[in-house]
Amino acid sequence: MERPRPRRGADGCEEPEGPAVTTPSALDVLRALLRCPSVTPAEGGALDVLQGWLEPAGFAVHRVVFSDANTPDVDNLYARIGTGAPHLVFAGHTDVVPPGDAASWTHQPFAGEVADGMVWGRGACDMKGGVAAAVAAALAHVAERGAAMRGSISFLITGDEEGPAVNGTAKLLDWARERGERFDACVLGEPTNPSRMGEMIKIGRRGSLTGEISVEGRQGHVAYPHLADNPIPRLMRALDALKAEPLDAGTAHFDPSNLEVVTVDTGNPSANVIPAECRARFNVRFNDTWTPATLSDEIRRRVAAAGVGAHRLSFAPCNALAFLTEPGAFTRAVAEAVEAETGVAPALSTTGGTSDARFIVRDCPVVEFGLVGQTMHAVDERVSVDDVAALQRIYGRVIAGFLSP
Ligand SMILES: N[C@@H](CCC[C@H](NC(=O)CCC(=O)O)C(=O)O)C(=O)O
Ligand SMILES: [Zn+2]
Ligand SMILES: [Zn+2]
Repeated sequence: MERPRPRRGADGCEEPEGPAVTTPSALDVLRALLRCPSVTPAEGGALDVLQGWLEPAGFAVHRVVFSDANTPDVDNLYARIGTGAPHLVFAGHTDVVPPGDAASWTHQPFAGEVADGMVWGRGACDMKGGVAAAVAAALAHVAERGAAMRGSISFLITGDEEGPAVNGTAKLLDWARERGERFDACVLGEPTNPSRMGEMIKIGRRGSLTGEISVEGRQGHVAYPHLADNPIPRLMRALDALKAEPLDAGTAHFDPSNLEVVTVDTGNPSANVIPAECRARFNVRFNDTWTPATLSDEIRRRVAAAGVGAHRLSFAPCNALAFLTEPGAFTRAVAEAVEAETGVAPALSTTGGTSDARFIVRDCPVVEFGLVGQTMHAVDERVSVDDVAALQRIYGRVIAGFLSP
């Protein structure tokens, strides 16, 4: 369902029709975004802010709300300027994780304050900063080229990345495809740099599979263990078997796959009762030597070989497969833009968590590059004001290079 929105200024307030807005800096856009409390799945005014900048500059802006069973409705934004190729799309999310205890923050999490050379607020690095830099770079490019602009620039912005990722980028891409939109390359501005700008570009991500194993025993009195059957040692054997051998040795672009046990639980409140059941949950971050099906088969095989007796093994639906954008002209172009601005040749990496790039890669090559992610999801999330400006310049170079003849 698409719904029209009023014209809004950078602060999200309704604006009268008037002369074209001036080109904002990435910092202007970022501060306006940070003032929007867009904790997933709330839009919080963040997409209105983007619309308020993009529409007056000539972008055709669409707001699309997606729904699904058992998940909240989510507002998404698609904006495009130009009708021809090449078509460069910037993707990202304006939703953020909750701030936690606001009283623990040095500056309020939704105030967008600038202090000590940093801009502070929830989402500053993950990833309102990346979105703001892309919007500012695109607006500057459009203003500079005017009618002579070649190709198209688009924005695919969701409010459902930190949440279940059901009513966000994946559906927005389906919607765009149905409208005949075709993308040639995508830049996603997640915070990819571990400690300083220029260190790392992401050209892929590992997949993520979550499973649960439950081993059955027989409940009884701890003082009469011969009358019971404790499932805990058998579950431990199963978990040992899962970790005993590496899943693989990694590949040219991926680290070895890794399984981590994240919970072990009996739900037993008593110290003198042997529990009837013991459960564990695990998550595997897997490389492109596996699919969810081959990986779950291997896990079943390992558990069966451990001889743990009666058990149940199940896997959550998996929408995060490993993917890779092969290094080539586009990854090189982004790396060169990064190096030109930062003086650092970025590593091409597939480390870290999952991202929405996994959906976009079905349509076009995707490269992720954004700010320094050291404080993402943390109290006092912040980014350097200089880094935000540098990111705008890097994106400006990418746009100019990609859209030039
Ligand atoms: N929408 C996700 C939610 C979990 C995604 C999460 N990704 C990150 O933390 C990214 C961090 C990074 O950039 O490395 C994860 O990997 O669990 C979902 O669909 O589940
Ligand atoms: Zn993010
Ligand atoms: Zn995040």
